[in-house]
Amino acid sequence: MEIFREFTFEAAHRLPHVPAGHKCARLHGHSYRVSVHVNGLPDPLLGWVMDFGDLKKLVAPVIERLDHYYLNEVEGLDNPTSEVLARWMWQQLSPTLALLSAVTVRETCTSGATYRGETDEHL
Ligand SMILES: Nc1nc2c(c(=O)[nH]1)N=C([C@H](O)[C@H](O)COP(=O)(O)OP(=O)(O)OP(=O)(O)O)CN2
Ligand SMILES: [Zn+2]
Repeated sequence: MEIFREFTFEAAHRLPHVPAGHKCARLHGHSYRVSVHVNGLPDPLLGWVMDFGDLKKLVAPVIERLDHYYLNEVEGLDNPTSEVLARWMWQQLSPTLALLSAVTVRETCTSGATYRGETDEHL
């Protein structure tokens, strides 16, 4: 069964490789929403895959590295698209979260990216 927990952070960014005149080349900000998904078997006694509280404890320090920062200045985020951010979050979390199954990053109410640990991407 897959469970998830949602997190939010505010941050500024710009996209350095978009074509000249693209609006995202300009410095701007988003209220980001992140969903962290964990897949596993529910414990038969506790009835849960893992405690949401424990999930929060693992993810919160990573969110703190992004909240109210200029993302382009964070190591590994010089081109902070949703895709790059979702993969970066996965890389930060997977060493301590063995059951991690997906990370979704939403920049706006309508746009975002989901990373599931694929190895064939070129970011
Ligand atoms: N595949 C991606 N496309 C875009 C990304 C991205 O990370 N991955 N990022 C951006 C910009 O960050 C932009 O701020 C967000 O774009 P958009 O969804 O177009 O946001 P708007 O709120 O401006 O959308 P409207 O509905 O057109 O107002 C761009 N593309
Ligand atoms: Zn943006």
